Parts: sequence; structure tokens; C-alpha cells
Amino acid sequence: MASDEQLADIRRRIDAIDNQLLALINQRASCAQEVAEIKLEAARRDGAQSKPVFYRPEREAQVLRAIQDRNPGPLPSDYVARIFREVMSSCLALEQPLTVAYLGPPGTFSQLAARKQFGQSALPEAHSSIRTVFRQVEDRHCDFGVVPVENSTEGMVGQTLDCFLESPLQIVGEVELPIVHHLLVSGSGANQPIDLICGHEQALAQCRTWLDGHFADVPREACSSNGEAARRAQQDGGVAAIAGDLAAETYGLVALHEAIQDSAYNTTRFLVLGREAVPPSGADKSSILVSSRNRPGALLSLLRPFEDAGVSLTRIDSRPSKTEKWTYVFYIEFEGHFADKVIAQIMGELEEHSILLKRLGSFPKAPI
Ligand SMILES: O=C(O)C(=O)C[C@]1(C(=O)O)C=C[C@@H](O)C=C1
Repeated sequence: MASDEQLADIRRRIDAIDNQLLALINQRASCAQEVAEIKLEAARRDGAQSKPVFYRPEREAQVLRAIQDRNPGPLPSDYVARIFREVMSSCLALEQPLTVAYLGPPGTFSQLAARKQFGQSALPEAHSSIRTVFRQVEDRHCDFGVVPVENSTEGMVGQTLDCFLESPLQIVGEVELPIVHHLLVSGSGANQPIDLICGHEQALAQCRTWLDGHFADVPREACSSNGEAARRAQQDGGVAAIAGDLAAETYGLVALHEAIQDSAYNTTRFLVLGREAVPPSGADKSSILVSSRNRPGALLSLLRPFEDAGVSLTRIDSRPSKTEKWTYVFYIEFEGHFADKVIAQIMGELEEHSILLKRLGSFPKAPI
């Protein structure tokens, strides 16, 4: 068979498969609509004042894990999972379009994290501070929120932990993003000398060695976000921004130098904020804020129950309590769900040793 005919034959097969996919995806969407009806009916029966929560992070995590486990290839499992994330995002939009507050302006890694968690069919809303993202969800202006919590090179984001101290919100998910920074300039500034480099303070820190090696004499200025730095570069050809692909796309910038972060493993974790607790998904983490009286062995008494029960801690950090001098609140993240018997026992023991114990939420481990 001549190659033209071979090509035409394969394309006919692809068309036939696409038709099947189209029919199946729409059948799936109809099922999601039926699920929505059942959720609405249940809420009416319970006399709920507000709309039911259609988004089920634990169910989405289970679907994505099952898809990855069963994937026969040749597509890699994380590609397949991303496709199914989008399918669920579209199905959910038929049930209820979600609004998601994130740390803006448009083009930040927080926006990218929101997209990774909720897909393209959610409605992202940029907000100017981490505190405002919390408030948007607390006041029901947005359904969910996405905020950064830690970076692999720069550590914890203190502001996020401080907000949890005062907020009734729950952690309902986590998102991990590899952070790749570029040195971006406006198209018109590509041949112009750079007289200022802007970036979020964490971005500047994450690229410090590279900047010292390549632009030691150019002043650096910290901005409120990478998106804001990109906006500055768009307006002024002499300004270069440190930001990622989404910022380049959003503000029409070009990369003078790509992937300038000092660590190849530079990763940021984000937390997804919601108003309701998430049931177990089968592979979960939980977070608490806990504080004990300032006495010898205090931290040990908070950690021992985890060790005795053989529960792995995935993160521990401290913040000044802000109520008393030299007292600290510990942010502890661990494997398991508050509904697990062993975790409930640990919480019981911690209650005895602590002066503050706040459960921030149990949530599915990031499936992709
Ligand atoms: O199973 C549900 O509760 C659904 O609403 C269906 C579905 C899906 O498309 O699979 C859609 C949205 C939810 O976040 C979880 C799953």
C-alpha cells in the first residue's frame, strides 16, 4: 500500500475511535448529571440552606489513581490522568461551575496549581493576598481557594500557616508543581539592556546563584508575585521578570534565558481550601496546628504519639504563636485520615498534652 493510502486508512481508524470516544465521554457526562440530581435531591431532603457540594476531591483522587493503575500504555500514566482530570472538570461544570480563588494576579504558579487541581472548566479568580483568598472562601464568594504552603528550596510560607490559625476553613487537597523560572522580557525589550530584574522574593532567592553569575550588576526588586513582576516587564522594556510559562503566555513575554532556577528539583506545594471536610479516599494525609506549654520535652510529647503508633510525619514546622512571647505553634502533617481509628487515638493523646489543637483537614494525597 502506498504511504498516502496507509495514512488515509489510519486516519479513518482514528476518526472511528474519536466517534466512540465522543459518545462515551457524553455518556459519562450524562451520568455526572444524574449524580448532580441525586445530590440536589439529598440536599432538599436534608433541608440544606445552601447548594450541595458537587465537587468530591476524594472521588476524583480515587478515579485518577484507578486510571493510572490500569493504564496499559503507550500513553504515560500522568498524561492519561491529566486527560481524565479534564474530563471530570467538564463533567463537574455541567453539575456546577466552580469558582476558585487563587493568589494572583493572573499568570502565577498558584493559578497553574488551581488549574492542575480543578481543570480548565473551573472559573479561576485572582486575589491580591493569601489572606484575601482565605476570606473569599470563608465568605462564600468563591467555592474553593488555592494557596502556596511550601517550597522545596525556600521552606514554608509563613503567611499561609498564620491564616490557618484564625480560619475555620479545611484543607481539601494538595497540589505539587515543579517550578521552572525563566528570565522574561517584553517582545520589544528583547534587544534592550536590562536595568532591573523583578520577581517574587522566593523566585529571586530560588535563582540567586544564576543571577549572581549572569546579572550580578543589575539591581533586583521584590514584587508581590511573579505575575506582578511579569506585568512590570510587559510595561517596561528595561525590566526583566523572573516567572514561569503561564506568566509569559499571559503577558506576552519572551524568555531571554530558560529554566534559571538553581535547583533542578525546585517544587512548590499548594493547599486547596474548602469549607467542608473530605471523606477518606484510601490514601490520605492530615494536618493539624498544635501547641503545648513551654516546658522541657514539650515537642517530644507532641511527637511521641505518632511514633508509638507508627504513623509517618510528612511535615513539621513551627510558627510564633503571636499570643505569648517565645511560644510556638507547630504545623504537623502526617499520613492517614482523621476518620482512621489510629489517628483518632493520636488526636486524643495530643488533646491531653496540648493547649491548642486545631484539625486543619484530611485530604487525598496528590494523585498527579
Ligand atoms: O461522583 C461524583 O460525585 C460526581 O459528581 C462525578 C464526578 C466525575 O466526573 O467522575 C464529577 C465531579 C466530582 O468532583 C467527582 C466525580
